[in-house]
Amino acid sequence: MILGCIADDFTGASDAASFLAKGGMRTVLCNGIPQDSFSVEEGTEAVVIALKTRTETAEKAVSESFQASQWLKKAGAKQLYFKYCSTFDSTPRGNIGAVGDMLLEKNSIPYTVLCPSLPINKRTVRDGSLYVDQVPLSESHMKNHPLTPMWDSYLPNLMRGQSKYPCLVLGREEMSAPDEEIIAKVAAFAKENPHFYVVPEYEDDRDAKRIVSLFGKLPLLTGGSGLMQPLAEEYTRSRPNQAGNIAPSTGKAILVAGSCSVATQGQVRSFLENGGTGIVVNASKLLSGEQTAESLWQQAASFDTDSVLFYSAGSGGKPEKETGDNREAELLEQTMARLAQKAVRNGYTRIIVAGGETSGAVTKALHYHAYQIGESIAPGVPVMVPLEHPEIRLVLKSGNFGQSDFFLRALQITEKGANS
Ligand SMILES: Nc1ncnc2c1ncn2[C@@H]1O[C@H](COP(=O)(O)OP(=O)(O)O)[C@@H](O)[C@H]1O
Ligand SMILES: O=C(O)[C@@H](O)C(=O)COP(=O)(O)O
Repeated sequence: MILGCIADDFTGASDAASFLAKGGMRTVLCNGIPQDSFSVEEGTEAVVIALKTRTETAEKAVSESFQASQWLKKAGAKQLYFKYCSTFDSTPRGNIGAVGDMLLEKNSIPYTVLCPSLPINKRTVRDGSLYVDQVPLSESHMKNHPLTPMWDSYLPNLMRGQSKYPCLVLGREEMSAPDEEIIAKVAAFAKENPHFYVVPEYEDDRDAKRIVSLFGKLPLLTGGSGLMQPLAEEYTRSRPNQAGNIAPSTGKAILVAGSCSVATQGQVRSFLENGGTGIVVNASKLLSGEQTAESLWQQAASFDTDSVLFYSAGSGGKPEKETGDNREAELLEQTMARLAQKAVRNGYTRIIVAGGETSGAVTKALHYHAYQIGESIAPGVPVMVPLEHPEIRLVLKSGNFGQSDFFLRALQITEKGANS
């Protein structure tokens, strides 16, 4: 294995894995830190470990990320990548800074980069500040995030309370200098600081290539998934693409949307408008017992169709509430997870999920441990095959990712392959 990646949530991990596979690396995604009995199949070049540490306490995130890094190194990883969200989801107390510091210290690495950008999904870094579709992070939808509302857009400010170490911002002008000048600047900073983070300008794919050529050999990189493909391409340049091809599956499909994100709302609407079969899962009806996973499943069984979408009342149009009551959110997650379980037990082979937390609940319920990564349906959203269940195709979409016809594409690609 060449690259070991620690991701702080599940959709983030599948996002990272999709770009590594796109860059030609044979990639496996593991659901949590693998058991000692799990051995990495020969030929695997990258392993991504999906943790659920984004909103844990900093102590827990640090401890789990440390164990994951130890596992990856023991399994042969020569380079580590800490993957967090392209919107830098964290709180003033962590966990990005806390985990980054630990990885630098424990591995005696002086510095790494901080690169949340994912230009293809409109997340960019200019002069040390993070933008979402050209809007500063703290003025974007992330300012109201229920768990990690983003209070600033300037990365050194965001890191201040979370990390013990300073940031060195390399803006457009600095990054346009010759390599030797940039390296000298970083070396001078290193003289003053035992550990630090370099924050390079990163607005497009050309910037990504430049960052990889300057910093791609560091033993630790951190960021969103933007750097993954050019990094993988560095490794795979001189040999054929090793990312495995995934055979299509003709089995029935269940689609589950527990996300209230704007992109998911549009995707649900588009699916229904184009004749897809949808069933609304209503949080208050679940609470009152008027709806249950069983009653919803029976409702689906009454339709003569090969694919059915279950969507929360919040994802088919305007969200009932911006964030939702915790009990309602949890009940919705559990119901969606049970529906996915029922589908698999009834012979469905394609499971398509929208929403990070919802994906976490579904994968937990399905008990799959590791996945082979295939082609992408949208940037950052691959088709995955559980190693223990090669007949299953699983797709997990981060709430705000994907085109408006995402669900139709996901059905088409899982059934007929990427070139259909
Ligand atoms: N109508 C609703 N009322 C309350 N909670 C909801 C509603 N719709 C969805 N939720 C919950 O909101 C959360 C959405 O989070 P997630 O699945 O991570 O999506 P995203 O990736 O868009 O943030 C889930 O916990 C889900 O159960
Ligand atoms: O980097 C990203 O934007 C994604 O990979 C990611 O982390 C998404 O998280 P959720 O919004 O919780 O799905």
